[in-house]
Amino acid sequence: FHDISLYFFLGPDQWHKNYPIAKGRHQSPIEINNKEVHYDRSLLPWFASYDPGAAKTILNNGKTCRVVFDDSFDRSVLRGGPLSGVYRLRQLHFHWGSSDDHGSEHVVNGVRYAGELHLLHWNPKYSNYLDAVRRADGIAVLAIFLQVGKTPKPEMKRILEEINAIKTKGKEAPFPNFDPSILFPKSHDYWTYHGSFTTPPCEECITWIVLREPIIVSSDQMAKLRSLSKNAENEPDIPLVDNWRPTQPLYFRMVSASFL
Ligand SMILES: NS(=O)(=O)c1ccc(C(=O)NCc2cc(F)ccc2F)cc1
Ligand SMILES: [Zn+2]
Repeated sequence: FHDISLYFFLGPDQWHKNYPIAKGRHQSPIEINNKEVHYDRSLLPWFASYDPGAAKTILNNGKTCRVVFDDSFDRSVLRGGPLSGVYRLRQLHFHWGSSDDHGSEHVVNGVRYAGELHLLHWNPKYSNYLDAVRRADGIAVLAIFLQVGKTPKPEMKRILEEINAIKTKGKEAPFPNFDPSILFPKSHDYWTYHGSFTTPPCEECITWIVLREPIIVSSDQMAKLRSLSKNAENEPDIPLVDNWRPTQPLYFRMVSASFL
């Protein structure tokens, strides 16, 4: 099938049948273990310069909740860190579990977070997104862990308020004037490594920038994400939960840290 949402139905261990790269040597997500991480003091800080006017719509595509941005020019960009040049913000989306004790894709020293926010950027030195996904330096994803706590980040409210408008697969709503950098944690400390999409086609085109500091969300906010459905409006309800891929082998990759 080319309806990728069926792949979570099939289970990640079946993806390689249609996408052999799913068994590749640079797959994501991974477990980040302190004992295998190398502090790289040459790593630069990363910077996001986002234009709130680039935000367009929020949608439920049956496998996640996604906010889409205008990426027709260098309007909202990520630069610095491990990256050379600017990368254009194209979309952000989430991964979450069926309960607060799991849901993130990356795992840090055995710790699973309740969820993970991915901000996806592509390298405009390639002619378009589809071309960039075929290149090792084509994509950069900024990953931010969602941790359940008592004092949730008020900036998450805007996204979660829209959830009611996109309950079922295929639903989309306007989402104007939104600067996703308001979601960033205080610290910009990060780990970085070369990996892949965590869903089919699992292309190994991503420079991952995983922030060490999680953002705090409430249990109610996580429950809001879990109120989304995988199915379309007139179909039996299937809760959209556990849209995370298990961690993949690191093989001969190095995970670099921007902090000691
Ligand atoms: N979770 S993640 O951040 O790793 C991730 C980000 C984006 C995509 C994606 O764009 N899929 C669709 C897609 C992929 C292609 F490779 C080509 C086209 C296309 F629409 C998949 C996974
Ligand atoms: Zn993702």
